[in-house]
Amino acid sequence: MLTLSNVTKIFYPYSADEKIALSNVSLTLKEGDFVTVIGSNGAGKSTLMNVVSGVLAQERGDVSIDGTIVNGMSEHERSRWIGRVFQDPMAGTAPHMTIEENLALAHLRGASRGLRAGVTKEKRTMFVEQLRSLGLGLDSRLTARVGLLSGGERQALSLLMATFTQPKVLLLDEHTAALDPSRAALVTELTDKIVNENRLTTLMITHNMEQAIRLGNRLIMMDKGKIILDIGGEEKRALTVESLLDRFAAIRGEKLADERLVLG
Ligand SMILES: Nc1ncnc2c1ncn2[C@@H]1O[C@H](COP(=O)(O)OP(=O)(O)OP(=O)(O)O)[C@@H](O)[C@H]1O
Repeated sequence: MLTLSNVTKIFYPYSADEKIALSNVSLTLKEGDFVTVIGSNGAGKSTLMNVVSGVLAQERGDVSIDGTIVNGMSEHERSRWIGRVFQDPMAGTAPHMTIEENLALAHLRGASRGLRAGVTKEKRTMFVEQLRSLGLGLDSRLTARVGLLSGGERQALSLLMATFTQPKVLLLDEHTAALDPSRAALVTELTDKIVNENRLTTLMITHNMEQAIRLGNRLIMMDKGKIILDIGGEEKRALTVESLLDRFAAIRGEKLADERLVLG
């Protein structure tokens, strides 16, 4: 479970450049909630993830994971509970290390101190099994350097590395945006499968409105540092891109010239 209570994040406070990136945001994700996050450029989506993961410290409010307030914890300390996949396929993996070495490192997350990232026979068997579930043939390339993989393969591997220790919270930051359409579709399907099979509590930022509507059990829309829409259940299943745009326009009190305003 993830809870944000009255979280405010201000860049350059008390200066002429002051920017309120998150304004008194409250949000609770129940265990297994899969929440897609949309909103125009600068709405505060990445800041929300950075505050949850500990990359940024908020000025006010609390972030808690499974009831523990994590405000004072570093990004590193939180990483045992949080899995994250970034837009850049280069960001989540170590290119000069092999697939199995990357997996061994990821496997350490959440483990007790003192354990080593070596690849034992037992671990290798587990890695092969996990890689096979991706259906990309990576299970027969354990000793290949990750830098040689395609962007889609690296994102699939990043996703596996972020999730196979069963994080309490999974953060997906436009993780399919840099891929070509067919690879993006593949990683999207893998995401859906992994998140649902493991009932992972997930926040996923996307600029693709159809993806935001189709995936997950809940959708939030952000604008100017606030959550302006929070739709779940039956209401979400009935959503269309048009109805979502209409609701955005109604809240903002303006007619949208085209959906790029929301899509960025
Ligand atoms: N490190 C920073 N320093 C100063 N201002 C920042 C910083 N990071 C974000 N901001 C500002 O905070 C606001 C929210 O930015 P954020 O990146 O969270 O938006 P976003 O919704 O993720 O946008 P996008 O869809 O363009 O990625 C923006 O006005 C942005 O310029």
